[in-house]
Amino acid sequence: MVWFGHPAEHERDIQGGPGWRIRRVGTSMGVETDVPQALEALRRAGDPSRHELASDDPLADMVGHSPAMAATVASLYKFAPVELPVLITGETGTGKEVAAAALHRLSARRAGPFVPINCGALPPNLVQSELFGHERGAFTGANARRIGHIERAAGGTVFLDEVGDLPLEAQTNLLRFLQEGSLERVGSSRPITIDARVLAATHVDLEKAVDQGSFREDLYYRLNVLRVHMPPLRERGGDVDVLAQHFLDQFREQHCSYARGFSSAARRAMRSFSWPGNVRELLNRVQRAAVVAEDALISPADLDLSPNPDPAHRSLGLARIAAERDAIVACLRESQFNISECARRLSISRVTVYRLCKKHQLQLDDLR
Ligand SMILES: Nc1ncnc2c1ncn2[C@@H]1O[C@H](COP(=O)(O)OP(=O)(O)OP(=O)(O)O)[C@@H](O)[C@H]1O
Repeated sequence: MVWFGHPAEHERDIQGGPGWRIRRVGTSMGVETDVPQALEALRRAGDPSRHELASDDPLADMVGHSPAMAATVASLYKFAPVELPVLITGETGTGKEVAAAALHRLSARRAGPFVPINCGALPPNLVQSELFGHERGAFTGANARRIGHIERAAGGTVFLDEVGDLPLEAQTNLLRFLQEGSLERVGSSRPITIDARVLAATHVDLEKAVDQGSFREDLYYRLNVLRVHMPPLRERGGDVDVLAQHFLDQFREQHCSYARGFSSAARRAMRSFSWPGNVRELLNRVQRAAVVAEDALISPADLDLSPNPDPAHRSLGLARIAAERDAIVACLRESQFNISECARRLSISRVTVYRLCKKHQLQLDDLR
């Protein structure tokens, strides 16, 4: 991963969005630029402020430098030093846990523990005890005191994946921890102060969960102060190629494979695929392809992808839906997210813009 300037010192900054701009922090002026071209120019010029991340790089696990990912990485650098919760949103498999680990490693807490918890996988009757711990004798079977995950993260960071799956009672205790920095183990009424930063992730719409009464509104506002959006793989352009080669190289470090790279048909197929399972799906398909490939170049068939990803071969219905979504996203960006302006440009009503955003699950905050 290559980055501009020295983000740790905030010497330079990047702002995402249409018509990419680079600006020096401390100035309000930005320079319109094409990010990949600017990266190349910095590389050629040997700019001493260019920060090429080495193997001890906090972002080593986060491969890709598409504009969509650069915007995400810029947020990670900005949010890492701030001792506030961060809510990481994005479809399944987009790398929310990878981003949480990067936030931890970029923060002053990097020497402390990073404790990831999948809230959706906790047995409902044990959620409180798993998160907050319990005292001996707190319930049948509690034969000894148990330290909860949040307490284990003392001095570091706790990452609550699928936070929307927490039962309401655990949400109340989490809110209290976020507000007061203290928790009570199950079976104890003595609050203990724990210094742990909370990062949370969700792939469901928490606002909807708040409307439906399954997620506390006050907790939502507490978690949603800083927000990082992981873009879906289909919006990351050439990152698909880079990630695929990275996963193949990684596979070959431990296993034998005839495959060294990808045929151009395979690259085309990967670029056109919609990747509903995102990076995780790409990883799985590349690993499978590396096993079955009988050639140095992986083919679309090895990846179990259609060799003819020409958009014309999509059903007309799917093509229409994709075109409608692309048009609305592009227009929102061109209109600087001004709904009235977007409606005017598309010759539709403001209500229709809102309806289309809802239909395509577009979150304005995330697009920004
Ligand atoms: N940018 C990336 N570079 C390299 N590997 C990545 C990247 N993003 C994700 N991965 C890999 O993809 C897989 C899925 O990532 P991760 O578990 O972080 O996704 P997630 O969004 O948290 O998924 P879920 O919503 O299912 O919890 C992991 O194996 C991870 O290492």
